Amino acid sequence: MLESSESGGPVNEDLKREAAAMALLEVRPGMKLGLGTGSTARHFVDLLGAKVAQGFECLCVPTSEATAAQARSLNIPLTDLESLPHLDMTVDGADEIGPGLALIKGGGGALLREKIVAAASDRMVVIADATKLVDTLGRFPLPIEVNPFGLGATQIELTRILKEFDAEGGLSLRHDKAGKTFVTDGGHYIFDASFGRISQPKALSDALLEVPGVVQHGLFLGLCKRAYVAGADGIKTYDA
Ligand SMILES: O=C(CO)[C@H](O)[C@H](O)COP(=O)(O)O
Repeated sequence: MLESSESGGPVNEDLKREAAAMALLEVRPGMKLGLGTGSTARHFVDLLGAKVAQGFECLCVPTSEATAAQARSLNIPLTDLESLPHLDMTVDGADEIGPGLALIKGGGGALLREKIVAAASDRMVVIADATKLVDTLGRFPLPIEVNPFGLGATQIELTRILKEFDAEGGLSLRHDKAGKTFVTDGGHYIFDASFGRISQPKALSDALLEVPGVVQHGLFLGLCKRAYVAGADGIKTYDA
């Protein structure tokens, strides 16, 4: 049942949960699943936890310590990619969903593990509310995960790449709520790069990965196979 926001429309959390419920319909007994990170993925994990409480069997790999903690609290069986290197499906959120289901991810700082887990899966399914749909990627700042070693040198290279790709804004090192440098689960830092518009995602991806200090970036190209996007007018399914 949808609650109403002050404007009378459905509130976002309900939309996220509806998208999560659609993804849950794809889950079959015995499946090996990747569990995404963020507020939308959190709904999926909650719903999966309710199924597990009723005896549903699955085995899951979390994409962050936060998701692992949530899944553990719901008694969802967990393992890692060392023991289970191949998964049937990963369900995750996204910061932007562009043409061809190209994504920007990493707003929650879990992009590296999210990409590793998605790449190890037969199928990546994204769940989101309709605010995440864009015609061109880049309005959301692109997260770039970097090794803390040589941070200054990496920043100079990234600044050069931003210029080469006509970025509208600059780079900023991510901080946590306490004002400290944000550290990922893998012990890395994140630069958020304000492109405004990314007209050549593949070329940008290649350029970023050539920088030695770059561990990974939040462009997910060719990974997402389906997106369930919930809006005020219902849920739409997009296939790559
Ligand atoms: O990539 C992510 C975390 O690294 C998230 O999936 C992304 O930030 C979307 O989060 P939310 O569902 O809270 O909007």
